[in-house]
Amino acid sequence: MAKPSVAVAEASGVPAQASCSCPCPGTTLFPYPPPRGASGIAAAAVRRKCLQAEVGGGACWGVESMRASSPTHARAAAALAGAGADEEEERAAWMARHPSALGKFERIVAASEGRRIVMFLDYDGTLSPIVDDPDAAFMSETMRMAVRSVAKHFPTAIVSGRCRDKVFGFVKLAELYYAGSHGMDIKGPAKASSSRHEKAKAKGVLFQPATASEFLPMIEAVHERLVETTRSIPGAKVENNRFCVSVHFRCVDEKMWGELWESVKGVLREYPRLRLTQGRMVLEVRPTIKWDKGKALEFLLESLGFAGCTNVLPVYIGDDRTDEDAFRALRRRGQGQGVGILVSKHPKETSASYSLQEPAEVMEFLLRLVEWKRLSRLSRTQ
Ligand SMILES: O=P(O)(O)OC[C@H]1O[C@H](O[C@H]2O[C@H](CO)[C@@H](O)[C@H](O)[C@H]2O)[C@H](O)[C@@H](O)[C@@H]1O
Repeated sequence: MAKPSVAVAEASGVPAQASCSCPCPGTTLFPYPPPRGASGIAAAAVRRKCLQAEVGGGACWGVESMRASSPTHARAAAALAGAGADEEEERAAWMARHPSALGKFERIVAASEGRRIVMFLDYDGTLSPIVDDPDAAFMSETMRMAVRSVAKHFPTAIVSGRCRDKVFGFVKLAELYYAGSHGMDIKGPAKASSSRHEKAKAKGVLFQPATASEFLPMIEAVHERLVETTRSIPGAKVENNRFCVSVHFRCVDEKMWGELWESVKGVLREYPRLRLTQGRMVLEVRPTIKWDKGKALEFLLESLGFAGCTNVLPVYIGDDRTDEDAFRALRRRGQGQGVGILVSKHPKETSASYSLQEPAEVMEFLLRLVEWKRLSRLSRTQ
């Protein structure tokens, strides 16, 4: 596979130290819980955009955006406010806009007629259930078998916020592409090789957009600083993901979220080359380079020889905010040129076209794809 030439620009977002230049209303926070219905989702979108434009805005999004990353918190608060019936309606409207990928399976495979499907899979919350301990997010053996079967028919990549080695340690399938650290560390499938030279080549990394010599020592240092400063906050967990660092607050008492946010922001002030984004109950520190899961998807398609091609149908399945970059990349390809599937039980602002509720449905979708492929091959040979 040829290594495509990819120019990596600096992210346009403000560094952690600058003041907020995003479209948020400064310290006038959106009400919490967020307004319901379409306007609520829209407000959440602005908030997310603001957050992704970095943490610059002082108290801007801090704790509130941390709450918004927890559907359970938002739902509990909405239930207290008596929003039950509204919620049903909202869910029905959302499902109409993002129908189940299982329900629309025939439509999805029909769109792949004459094209090569390339499969992109997020890990946490997509292949494995979300659990309190990030080190215990194991995928089931049946899920592993489903992914293995899919990869026999279609080029398949795992695109994760985790460090590449760690996500490989969970998935354990050498035949896949792996894009770790939110796509900043990409490696192709291991090839069987005999000589030492060949073995070294087979281990070769495809692409690392963030200069390793610059960012790896910086990430090491910031990881240490974050471990130190969050030590006094019970339940906080800092995870080194090689080109980025995750600060988990799933097990931190909500009363301490403000303190955690301030600690992280305080550390980041010393690192203008790093920025902060957010996932599911996790703050993510990463280089300011303009690279994300969407760019990783584009890079992998190009690497597979599909640059500018319409004879390919990328399918991306993910559950988190960081997967939205990939869904947007699919949308940019044009109508019908990609399939984005969000894994979520709750209505969420998303650029995905379809939805699945949980990893069990992801597995069902993968197995149906395999079966469809098997049957279509069979019918061609008859
Ligand atoms: O891109 P992904 O593969 O989805 O990785 C995103 C983050 O996933 C992990 O955290 C999430 O899953 C944990 C285990 O279920 C959960 O405890 C945590 O609250 C979630 O945010 C991973 O630990 C992070 O490093 C990844 O960035």
